[in-house]
Amino acid sequence: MTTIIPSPELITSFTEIVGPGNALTGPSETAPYLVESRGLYRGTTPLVLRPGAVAEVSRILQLASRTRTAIVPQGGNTGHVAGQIPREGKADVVLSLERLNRIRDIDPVGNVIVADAGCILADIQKAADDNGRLFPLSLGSEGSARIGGNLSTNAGGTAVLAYGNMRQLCLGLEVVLPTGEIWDGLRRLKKDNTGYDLRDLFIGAEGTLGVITGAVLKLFPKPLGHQVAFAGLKSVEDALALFERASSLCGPALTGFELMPRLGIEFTTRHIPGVHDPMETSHPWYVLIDVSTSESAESAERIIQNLLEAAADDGLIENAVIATSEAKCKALWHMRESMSPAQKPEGGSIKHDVSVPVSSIPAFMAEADAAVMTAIPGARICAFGHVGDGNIHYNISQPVGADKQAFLGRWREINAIVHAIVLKHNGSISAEHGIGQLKRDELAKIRPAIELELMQRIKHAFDPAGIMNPGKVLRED
Ligand SMILES: O=C(O)CC[C@@H](O)C(=O)O
Ligand SMILES: [Zn+2]
Repeated sequence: MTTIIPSPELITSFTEIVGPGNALTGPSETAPYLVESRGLYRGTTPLVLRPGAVAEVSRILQLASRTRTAIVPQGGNTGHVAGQIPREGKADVVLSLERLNRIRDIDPVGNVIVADAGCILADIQKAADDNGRLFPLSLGSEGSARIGGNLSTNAGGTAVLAYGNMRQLCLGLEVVLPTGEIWDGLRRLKKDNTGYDLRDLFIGAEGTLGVITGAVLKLFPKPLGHQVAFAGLKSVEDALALFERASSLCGPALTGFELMPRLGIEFTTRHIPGVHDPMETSHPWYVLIDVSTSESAESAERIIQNLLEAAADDGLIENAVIATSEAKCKALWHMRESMSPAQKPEGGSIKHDVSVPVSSIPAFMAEADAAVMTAIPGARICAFGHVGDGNIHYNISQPVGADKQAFLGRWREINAIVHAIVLKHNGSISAEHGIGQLKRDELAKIRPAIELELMQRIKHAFDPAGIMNPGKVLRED
């Protein structure tokens, strides 16, 4: 699609839909919508629209498709791959969902919550909790991420092991199509085999097929027992052996199993206020084990005790602590969730969000470490993450004293090295953050031609004018 700069008349027409207070044009007003947290992408826009009703989204898209105006949907702007950022040097209009933030209904019998796409994830969690239920999606940015973005990227996070990712947590969607038509797919059914699953096409599509405006999300019983342990280990192999043990001994009670390296503990304790190393001893690797049960608080305690005793007997752990209160559980999780922000003060960090089959993690890590250290001697590898899902954030901090920009300039080169090893192990180059702009060209290289062709045909069927988030996920034709 060619870029059309909206004329003053067109900007006026868009403005009339949302009202002048919700059509932002000045550089200082639009600036927060144009950069992402990693600072890798900076977009341009003539206009940010903040509709307050689904009907307004519909009118915006009608006008956009008539005038061939590119639209970039944006939620909390917490995405890691710049899918939510308008293209640089183009005139994409940003459509912020932030004012569509109403919880429409909670049904504790049917175990669902129906909400606008602009609801903040933490508000959904709180609403569920207030009604004696759990909404399990949990991520570091949950205080600002919005569920439309979580759906559009099929967000994962720390509870996927037990509850699945956003795709598994969604029963129905409401979507405004590029034509402005509203698809009401807000079904609450666990069973519905009536034709193609349109919902699953929009989840993970990163706003390239339409704008998600509402969703039916699944709720779960609130666990009665909850316990967190933190164990120090000598190797990634032992972490995997411990995971196998934990899966058998804890069964469905195992709700989190996260890996952290010693370097990550050093970064968090150095830079994140209030984070302390819970152990006096130091270990090459750590795992955080989260157990939740529908029985008593003691049952979670017992399960985790049994696991740690069995693991110690087998020599799988060097040391371990069990949280003595819910506040201590939160503190351990806070340390884990601070891994990413704690890397920032250490200079540049080249990131990878990869997955491999769980049993291949040790081999992948060993090969990637060797290749990265050859390419960048002195690199500080801080690989952590959702090891139980096979998802590692294989992040690399710059060597001490290195030039940040020169280091970051090697981003693509290092990605190519690490991703080649991921692919050799039949893994994925984007486990939970999506493709956006960052991995678009790489996707085009790694997916078979037939898959890319099918994706292009789907895109064309939904959005023949190419106005929906162009240049994201797929190359523009
Ligand atoms: O910054 C990262 O690489 C990962 C962020 C996030 O997905 C996490 O698991 O902490
Ligand atoms: Zn993650």
